[in-house]
Amino acid sequence: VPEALMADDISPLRSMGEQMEAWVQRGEDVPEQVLAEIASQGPAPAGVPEAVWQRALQRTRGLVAARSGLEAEVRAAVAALQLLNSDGRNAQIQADQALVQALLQDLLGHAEMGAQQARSADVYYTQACGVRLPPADCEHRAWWRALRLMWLRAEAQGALVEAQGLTQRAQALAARADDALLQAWTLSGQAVISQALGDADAARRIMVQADRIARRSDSALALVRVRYNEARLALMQGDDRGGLRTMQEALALAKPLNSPRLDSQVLASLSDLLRRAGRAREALAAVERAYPVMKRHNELRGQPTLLHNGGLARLQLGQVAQGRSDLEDALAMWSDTGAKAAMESALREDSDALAALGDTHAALELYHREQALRADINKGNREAALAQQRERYRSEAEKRELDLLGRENALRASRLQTQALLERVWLLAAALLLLVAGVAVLLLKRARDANQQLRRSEALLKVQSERDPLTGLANRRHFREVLATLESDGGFRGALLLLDIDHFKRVNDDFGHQAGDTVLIEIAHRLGSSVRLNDLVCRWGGEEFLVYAPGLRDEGLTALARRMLHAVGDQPVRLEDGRDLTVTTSLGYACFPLPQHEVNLDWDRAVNLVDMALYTAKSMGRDRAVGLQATLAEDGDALVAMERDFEMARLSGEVQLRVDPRITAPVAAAGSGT
Ligand SMILES: Nc1nc2c(ncn2[C@@H]2O[C@H](COP(=O)(O)OP(=O)(O)OP(=O)(O)O)[C@@H](O)[C@H]2O)c(=O)[nH]1
Repeated sequence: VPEALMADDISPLRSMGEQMEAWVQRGEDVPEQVLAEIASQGPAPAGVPEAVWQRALQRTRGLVAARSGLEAEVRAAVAALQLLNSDGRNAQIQADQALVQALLQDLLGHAEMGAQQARSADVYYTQACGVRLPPADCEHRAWWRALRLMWLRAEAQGALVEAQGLTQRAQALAARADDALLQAWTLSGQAVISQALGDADAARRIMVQADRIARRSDSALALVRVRYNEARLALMQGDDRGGLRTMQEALALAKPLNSPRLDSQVLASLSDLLRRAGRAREALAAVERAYPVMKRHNELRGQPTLLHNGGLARLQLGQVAQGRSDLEDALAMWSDTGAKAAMESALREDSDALAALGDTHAALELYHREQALRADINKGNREAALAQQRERYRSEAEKRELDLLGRENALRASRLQTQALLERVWLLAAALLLLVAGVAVLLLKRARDANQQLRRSEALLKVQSERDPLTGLANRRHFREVLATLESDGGFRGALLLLDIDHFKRVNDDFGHQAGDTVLIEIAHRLGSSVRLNDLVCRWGGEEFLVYAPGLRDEGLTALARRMLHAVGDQPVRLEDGRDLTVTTSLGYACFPLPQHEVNLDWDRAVNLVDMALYTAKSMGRDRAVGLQATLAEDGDALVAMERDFEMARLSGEVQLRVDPRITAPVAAAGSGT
């Protein structure tokens, strides 16, 4: 819709609409003349877009031609509209085409085909013009005509609720367009439908409203339409006389309009009312006035009704042959157009009329035709119902199948969803498990590392606590521990050798503390190499070493003592600065329990005794071993006394010693006695 058409100034479009409507109305009576006028039109008047103008012209041309059954002209108009619809997507043009064809089919008596076309026009108009606010170039009258065809068809088929709904839509459309004629026309039609639905109050109320609108408008046509429907309403309410009177009023109101076509429509109804009222002559006159008009305009829908009314009137007037012929013609026409319902009721009336004339044979024949037709209609209805049912069943089955399919799909989807969810849960669980396992492994590794570290520290601590850091020998503490475990109830057993490096202080003094350390380390190494595997060498003090040699006694023990003297003294110690330094050691030793009385001693007393022997070795000139061979002491106290004055004990012979100086020359003889 061009924007300009939405603006305020829509008066050129309005007047164009009115001009088109005037042509449609005049076309009812003089179609050729109007068609010629339309064909001679030039370009669009000011304010109207050319496309809108051309479309309106072709639509009007189509409507006029359709209303007079000018099929070739209708086809030409439809084709012209098609040309205007260049992209094939203009819904208004498609609607116009459908409407033109709907009107033609309706006129030719093909009511259902006409209604179908009207329905399709309605769909297109809805699409093009919207439901709430039609654009200014939307021709409401065209849309309204489609709705009217639809409601008339629904009404004829007894679908009254549907018909009512359609009149309501048509009424809303007319009201929105502020079109008094169409409002009055629609409302009066709606009143008739309300009456048919059994709502007499509503029918009256609506008819009053229609009448008011028609009176207020300056449209004579509106008054005719309302009066016409008022007459129908009166008849339905059983007021035949009122109906007849009102229909005559309608005819009178139509007179100044000077439209034979409009007159013919009123006359068709009037002829029926007059005949029923027994006024056959007037009825026939009405038919004779209306019939040529309908014939000229190819109104195949109205003609048989008129012929039928006329025929019955003639029978009443005694013009039997002509009457019969008219009735036959009407039946043939209905038969041609397939208007079975109209034909059925006509056959009944015709049969009754002939029976009244005494022609029972003909009456019976018509009766049989009516029966056959009714059977045919019923059969058709049954088939239609069956088809409808089948269609419903099919669509329901389809729906069920679709439903099932949908459910199956939903089930499958939810199953897939569940599966995916499960997979995710499993994955998560696995990831969690892996994480936990990883953490556990990490923790375990850490614990193991910590444990190892601890064990290493422990081992180091143990070593540190057991070893002398300088020499790597067992320290005094460890030695004590070992000897304490060996001590049995019978006292300490085994050999002890105590060594003290001679004049060690001088080493430190003359060569430095570092040299002293080197000497200590080297001596420790030499002592360790001199003993047996299961002997224990310990750094007892600064330059003192204590050796425990289990199970060694007599000569074996003396040999060890001497080996040690040589190990220390025979080879000089090489200092870090390359100088060689000769050191010697003194040594005291003994094997416990001491002979002869073998008095039980604990181990530190044993060490004290060995220390005495060492002291003796020092005092005798150093670089020698002094062994405690035997003692006369009989008990512990005697031993304590001996310890207290060892020198005395030695000299008195209470203790026997063996002295072995280190022999620097090749060993010739062992020991030198006491
Ligand atoms: N370099 C060094 N010297 C030490 C160590 N422990 C003790 N000493 C020293 O050893 C010396 C021991 O001297 P003393 O007890 O007088 O005895 P000595 O000089 O060996 O004389 P005698 O034993 O009588 O032959 C002291 O000077 C201590 O300082 C040590 O680990 N390293």
